[in-house]
Amino acid sequence: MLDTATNLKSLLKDPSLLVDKAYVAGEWVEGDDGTFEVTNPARGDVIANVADLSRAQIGQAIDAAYSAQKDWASWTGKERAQVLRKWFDLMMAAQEDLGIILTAEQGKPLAEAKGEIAYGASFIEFFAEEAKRVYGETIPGHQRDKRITVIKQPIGVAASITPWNFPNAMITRKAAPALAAGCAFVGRPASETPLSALALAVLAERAGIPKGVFSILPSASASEVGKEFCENEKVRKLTFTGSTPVGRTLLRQAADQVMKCSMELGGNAPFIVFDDADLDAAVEGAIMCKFRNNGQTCVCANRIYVQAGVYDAFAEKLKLRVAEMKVGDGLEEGTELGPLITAKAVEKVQEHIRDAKAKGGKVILGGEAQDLSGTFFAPTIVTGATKEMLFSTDETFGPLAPLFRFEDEDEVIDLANDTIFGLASYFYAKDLSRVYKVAEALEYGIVGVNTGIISTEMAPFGGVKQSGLGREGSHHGIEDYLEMKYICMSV
Ligand SMILES: NC(=O)C1=CN([C@@H]2O[C@H](COP(=O)(O)OP(=O)(O)OC[C@H]3O[C@@H](n4cnc5c(N)ncnc54)[C@H](OP(=O)(O)O)[C@@H]3O)[C@@H](O)[C@H]2O)C=CC1
Ligand SMILES: O=C(O)[C@H](O)CS(=O)(=O)O
Repeated sequence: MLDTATNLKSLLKDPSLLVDKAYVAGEWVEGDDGTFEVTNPARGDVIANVADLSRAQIGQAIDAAYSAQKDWASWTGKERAQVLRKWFDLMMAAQEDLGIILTAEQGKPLAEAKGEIAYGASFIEFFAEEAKRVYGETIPGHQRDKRITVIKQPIGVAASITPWNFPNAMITRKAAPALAAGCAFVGRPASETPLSALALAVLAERAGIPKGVFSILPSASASEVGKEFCENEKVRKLTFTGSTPVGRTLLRQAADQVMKCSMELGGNAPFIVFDDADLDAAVEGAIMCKFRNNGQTCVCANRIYVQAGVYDAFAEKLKLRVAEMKVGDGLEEGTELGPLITAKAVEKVQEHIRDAKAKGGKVILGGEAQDLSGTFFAPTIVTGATKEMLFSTDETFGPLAPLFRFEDEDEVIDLANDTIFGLASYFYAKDLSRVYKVAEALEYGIVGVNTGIISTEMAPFGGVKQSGLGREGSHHGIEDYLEMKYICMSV
């Protein structure tokens, strides 16, 4: 049973990974604004009281980053790669402990948390390699006495704001390319989940990342940190993962400095099952896509469209499989679905279910908060879903699977694209011409074909429309932390 920080430390092989101070310019410091509580969503117990940094302390971290970045950028890509590789090795060696800390503060089952640690570490491994491959180019002169070369240089200080649903991977997906490029990085983790970020800082220090180059800045007040990041002229890059409304706020604030921004925002993923799909595979894909992190990911299926001819069979198969899923404390063996992050998250799922029922939807499984301590909710399936219902336009961010019936390709493509979002989409089909037509017609940054899981460091993750700006992961991911310069020389 996990109820206190002492108890949490007792679960760790390396208790020094559990830190409640902030990591500012290479030093572990208290917060000038006191502390804020971190709770275990499975029980509601306070597991830590973490340093609450003031805006002045955020500014000190930025000053240190600005000073340290110049020297860090002078290292060769290979030298930076070696430090990043060490950080990767330390993370993987501590995978169990980092997973326990993550489950304790976020709630996801330990197996899934350990999976996130490997996923987060994969970005560090990948960009350690990319650090050695930041290439320029030469361009034929436009006049006989002119020579043109193009070089790429680190943008400078990168500031990061990240959400609670992937407390490790959302930070490394930003910090890895930033550090590989020669930038300095100041990261503000979500107030619900700072412990995973601080554990990353412990390992970054051990890996030899120089003081000031990497700081983790916990705080209770998100908006004040956002304003400092956007208004401080020493910050040249803002990278944010979170909801679209907050992304809009940050873009407005960053506009005053014309600051380069990367935005990984909200989604509303369609998951389409055609009548030529392998139904069993589609059911397994829907479960992984819908219930990963208990539905609390921006790429989770939010709308499940099933072609009329296979609708009833798919609904029955899905119901039988979901009914077997075990809800419980993420630290308990066999748990597949942990708690939601807060009571507010539970209320949103309940609101979407009430709305659907009021508009003719039918709950064929679940529908109630689970009778356990903490913020648990039973995995739920609603049939008879229609575009008039809230989940058609609003991201549920919970274990609710609404099933929509459709007749043909053109109809479902129009339905799938009828949203302001454009992050991830999925469909199951076998016919090759259908696969090409539908994949090209879906207005999303990511299309999963006959798979419900698309997350990898190898691919350029990101959205179109109001799901974001820029890409994270793949060799494209480092470009967001580089400035391109050309040198025109008269010879
Ligand atoms: N595209 C993607 O990759 C992802 C998108 N999301 C989206 O985010 C939402 C769920 O995550 P959630 O954490 O609730 O999203 P929020 O946007 O509310 O919070 C994200 C982060 O932003 C901080 N924040 C909130 N308001 C401000 C502000 N005014 N200025 C600066 N920072 C601020 C939060 O701090 P604090 O928590 O302390 O308030 C948190 O660290 C969903 O809509 C989901 O789709 C989530 C993850 C990934
Ligand atoms: O925060 C999220 O939802 C992640 O971006 C989804 S993923 O990267 O794990 O696919």
